[in-house]
Formats: sequence, C-alpha cells, structure tokens
Amino acid sequence: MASTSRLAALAKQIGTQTTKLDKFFAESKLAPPSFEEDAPLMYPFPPDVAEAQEALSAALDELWWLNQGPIQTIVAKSFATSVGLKTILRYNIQNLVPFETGTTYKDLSEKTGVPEKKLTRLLRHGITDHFFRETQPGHIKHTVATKALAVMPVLGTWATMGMYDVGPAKMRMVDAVAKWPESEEPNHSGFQLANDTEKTMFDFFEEHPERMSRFKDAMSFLQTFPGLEPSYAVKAYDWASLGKATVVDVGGSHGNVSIALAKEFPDLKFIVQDLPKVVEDAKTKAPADLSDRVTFQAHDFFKEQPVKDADVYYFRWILHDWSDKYCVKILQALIPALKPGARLLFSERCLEPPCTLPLRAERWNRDSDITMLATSNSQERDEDDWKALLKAADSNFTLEEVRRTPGAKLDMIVAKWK
Ligand SMILES: C[S@@+](CC[C@H](N)C(=O)[O-])C[C@H]1O[C@@H](n2cnc3c(N)ncnc32)[C@H](O)[C@@H]1O
Repeated sequence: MASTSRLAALAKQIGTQTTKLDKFFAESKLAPPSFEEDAPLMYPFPPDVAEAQEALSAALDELWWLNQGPIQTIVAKSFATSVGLKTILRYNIQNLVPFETGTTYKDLSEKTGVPEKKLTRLLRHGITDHFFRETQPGHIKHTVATKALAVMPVLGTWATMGMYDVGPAKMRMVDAVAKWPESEEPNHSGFQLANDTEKTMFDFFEEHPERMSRFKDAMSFLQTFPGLEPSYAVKAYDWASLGKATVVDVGGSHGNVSIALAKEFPDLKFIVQDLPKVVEDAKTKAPADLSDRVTFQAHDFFKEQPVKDADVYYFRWILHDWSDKYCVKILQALIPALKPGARLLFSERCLEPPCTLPLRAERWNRDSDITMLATSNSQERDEDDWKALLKAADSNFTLEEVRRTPGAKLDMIVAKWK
C-alpha cells in the first residue's frame, strides 16, 4: 500500500498550484478570488498561471470525488439542478437587487409577483451555490456571481439557453437514442422529444424568434471564450504560405473569422458563404475597408459549390453540426469546383484518442460531443472519424495533418483534393 494516500497527494498538489496562483495575485496586485460583490470577474492569467489553475481544478475535482465517495457523489450528481439560477434568470432578480445594499425577499416578492415564501425557498437553494448571500435573515445581497449576471447580460442569455434548450435536450437524449438507434437524421435527437416537435432545432427556432435570438446571442458569447476567439484561427494555420490565394469560408456566418484573417494576410481574398438571410445581414455589417477582399455570397452548402478553383475551402464549426450522412453530402457538393491540390481546412475539434487526456480535459470533449448528439444528432470526431468521413465522401480526399494550437479549443484539420 502507498505510504501517502491519494487524498494527501492531491492536497499537496492543491497547495503547490495555489501557491503559484497566489504569487500571481500578489505580483499583479489583483484582488484574489472571493465571493465578494466587487471581486474580479476574470483574471488575465499568462499561460503558465492558466496551466496552474487548470491543474488546481483537476486536483480539486478528483479530491471532491474521493472525499465524498461513490454513494454521495452519485446522489449529489443526480440532484445537480440549478433551481436558484433558473429562478434568478426567470424573474430577472439579478437586476432587482441593488448593488451593495441588497434587498429583502419581501421586496423581491412584490416586484416579481412570486409569493414570498416560495420565492424565499427557491432563492435559498441558489444561495447554497453562492448565487446571492443572506446577510441577515430575510435580506439578501449580491455575490460576485449574481453581480456578473447583472453586468454581463449575455452570461444570463448563455445560462438560459443551457437551461431551456440544451439541458432538456440532454435529459431526453438517451430516450432519443433508444427510439431512433441507427438514425442520422438531424430531427431525431433529444431536442425533438424535449420540445414535442418533428422539426430540427434550427427550423423549430425559426418559428420561435425569441429562442432563435437567444441562441444567436449565446453563440456570439461562445466566440469570446478563451481559446475560441477568431484570433486562434489566425494562429491555427500557416496562412501566409498560401501566397496570393482565394479562400471560400463555407457557412462563414458574418465573416468574423475571414475578417480577422484578411486583416493579418493582405494577399488573401475571402468569399464568405451562408444562407441568404444571414448574408443579407452580414453585408450591412462588414467593414468597408476590406470590401475588396472580403465578399459575401448566398449559398446552400448542400448544393454544388459555385466558386470554382479556389485554393482553400474553409469550414469553421460546420461539420460537427451534421451526422456523417450529411457531411458526406456537404463534401461531395464541393467536388465539381475543386482543382487538383485544393485544400480543405476545418476548424473543428479533433478529439484526442481515448485514455490519453486527464479526465477533466476529456470531459470538455465529451460535453461538446454529447451536446451535438442531444441537439442535432450530430457529433465531434477523432482523427479516425475524420479520415473515414473524407474517404466516404471521395477517395481523392486525403487527411494531410491535424494542427493543434496551444490554448485553442478548436484544432485545424487539413485535407487535400488529389
Ligand atoms: C455553427 S455556425 C458557424 C459559423 C461560422 N463558421 C463560425 O465559425 O463562426 C453554422 C453556420 O452554418 C450556416 N448554415 C447552416 N445551414 C447552412 C446551409 N445549408 N448552407 C450554408 N450555410 C448554412 C448557419 O447559418 C451558420 O452561420
């Protein structure tokens, strides 16, 4: 038997990593994390401190589990709901509680119309997660978390999408797998069961503009997550090596990534394609000074590619929205346009092989994959999946390399048309 238990080893690891973080707080003169209302919302960690923070989180995860043991962990996970957060967002309570002074349950009950006793019970559940704090019986004040919801409305949008769109779809996902085990159709997922619809999530959102708008805002917020900013696409590939070249950004939405790339690489021209409605809006928002090198075109990527002989066809975050059956159609629609040596670049996850990542990092991968399965019956892919997909579309597609950029949450999968 080991002389030191795993608990003790983890506690030591926690001590070591905490010391590194503390040193950063002291040297940068930033207040260390706390629940106080005026605590910093984020820290500009340099890469080595970000690594220490991640190692600390991994050790805490494992210690939390081991310390509780299997039975309490299963019980805790099965009860893991965000009742408090849902209550706050449903009634906009983050904006009803004044900063610093706080307010009473009674006042909030009058403002929301929720009976005081029930509201108190709902909010007290949230307080166990540090969503508000009760400073004296009946009186609550902000914590840094509820203040974050008030000052960053998009954070609430993100959380609301999670609770009303993604969460319920995940809850019904296993039922969807049982109902449609072999299906590759995008309308055979947990989302349809949770919303009692036969429409795909996007078609359903078209009929519910408030949910579409919430989804779009949440997706824009996602683009600001560390490692997902368009600047990572700039670092993810040797774009300068293309020389004077044309890049077709298929499903490029408002062209944020093409615009970032065009600013960095003056020899590159971009044609951003998306559905007509998106393109119409994108054209009105595009920067005028790049209008000769970033243009927009309405195109359905299931139809034949209209831009012939481009050097690169770039897809960012497109193929993970679709099952293999539909990805094959998207890739085959390119073939009539491809010149020999044309490159296909995919900014997507290339999942690491199983048993190679720490479980915490693996969880991010698995969460992304399961979200895709739950909402669109689609998936994230590993290298073998990417190879198989390209081969299924045409044996002239070959996977050249997978580039991983430190800190990036998307990889660059590089393929070539022979
Ligand atoms: C997840 S978003 C990715 C957007 C962009 N590439 C990015 O990384 O920010 C998927 C995009 O595909 C577009 N899209 C969906 N179906 C499409 C189709 N059939 N043809 C062209 N674009 C489509 C959507 O409008 C949306 O802009």
